[in-house]
Amino acid sequence: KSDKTLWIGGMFPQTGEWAGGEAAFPAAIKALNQINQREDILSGYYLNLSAYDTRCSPGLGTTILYELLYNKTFGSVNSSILMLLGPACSPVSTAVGEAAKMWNLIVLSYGSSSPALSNRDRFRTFFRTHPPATLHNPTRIKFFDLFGWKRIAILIQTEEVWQSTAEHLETLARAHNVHIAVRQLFDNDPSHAISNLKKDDIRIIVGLFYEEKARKVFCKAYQQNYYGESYVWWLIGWYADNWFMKVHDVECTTEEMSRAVEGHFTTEIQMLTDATTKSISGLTAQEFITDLNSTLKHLFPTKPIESVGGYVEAPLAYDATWALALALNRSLERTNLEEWTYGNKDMKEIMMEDMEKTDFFGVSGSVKFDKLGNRMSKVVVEQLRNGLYHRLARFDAEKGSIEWLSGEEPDGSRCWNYRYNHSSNN
Ligand SMILES: CC1(C)CO[C@@H](CC(=O)O)CN1
Repeated sequence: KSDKTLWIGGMFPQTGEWAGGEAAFPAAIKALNQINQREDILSGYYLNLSAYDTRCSPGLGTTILYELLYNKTFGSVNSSILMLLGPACSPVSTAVGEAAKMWNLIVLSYGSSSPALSNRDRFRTFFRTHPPATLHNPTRIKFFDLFGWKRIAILIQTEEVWQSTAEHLETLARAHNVHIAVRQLFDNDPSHAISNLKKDDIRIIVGLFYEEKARKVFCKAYQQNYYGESYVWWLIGWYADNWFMKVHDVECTTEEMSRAVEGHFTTEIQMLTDATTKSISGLTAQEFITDLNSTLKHLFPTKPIESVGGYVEAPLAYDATWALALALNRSLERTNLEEWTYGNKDMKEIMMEDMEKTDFFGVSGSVKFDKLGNRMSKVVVEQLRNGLYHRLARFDAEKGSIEWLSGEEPDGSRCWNYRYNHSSNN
């Protein structure tokens, strides 16, 4: 199409703490190509992406932001980017998201989970298709209510994402008369924290820590004999499936670790819908994944697909690109985006309103933002049984409803109900 070009910026980390851009970038490009084929979206325009690798570094991310704002001339109708797709990593979104509002630039992240980014005063123009880590909490509370668990502990690694998630959990717990009896923080060695949980005879623990610390927690729990049928652990569900078998950094054997972790529950945000209906792109979620898999095998021939950075979050990047294009499409009906400059507050307000109107079915499910710019998603609950994770239920935080998966509805018959009932004396 001999169309005029509209530009957006992009940030996709290829290395660093979390190289989520490895799979997210190809997913975003796929969406962009499909969007530019559509006559009914941004007709008369070609949407182009100026993408950079932030290496998951806040400093580099900020430098790239200024590069995009000041130095880049796009040689098109307009040398300003209309919006920013990304960043992925929370620390980069925190730096870039706070600065961007000074240029009235809307930032749409596909990979940031930090609860701090829900602060609308600091991140006025920030949206994300990746829900905050706090989205796990309503699911946890729902289960505590369901099984009459009144006395809970939280074991927290001292990292901002986990501490702010714990604060949110406590607020919710109070509203549901669930008593957070103990909050134990640890930096590197959880031994002391665990002996305190044992001393207080805590039976239900929410563990907020990264995978590497999770191994330390359960090896210490094993050594202190703080594990087994009388304890209910609630962990993060996005660790590697065999995380507790990688004993290179703990003193326990795989057999000891397996016994310590047996029976624990996890919560994880669902990032690819189970639905078989077509998404806004015309592809079903499975068609999208099949196509992405073949692209990633080509791009990373020596890497197993699951270990490509951001593989799980790729649907969020694909849907973020669609959300961005659809919002701009709505704005085109009300204003001439070719005249966009960073000082144009009126135009920014139009684009903000149009972003807030986002409501479509994507490959990651229904895509909508709440008033804080956060995406609402479903949360999947699993339990580890004989070393394998079993999906128990899916929780819809918006409706507050639990959908039990095939035959997992608790009826007091199965062993894991024993675990529930046994611990209900708290
Ligand atoms: C589920 C996870 C792994 C949480 O961290 C996100 C990255 C971040 O918040 O920095 C990516 N998705």
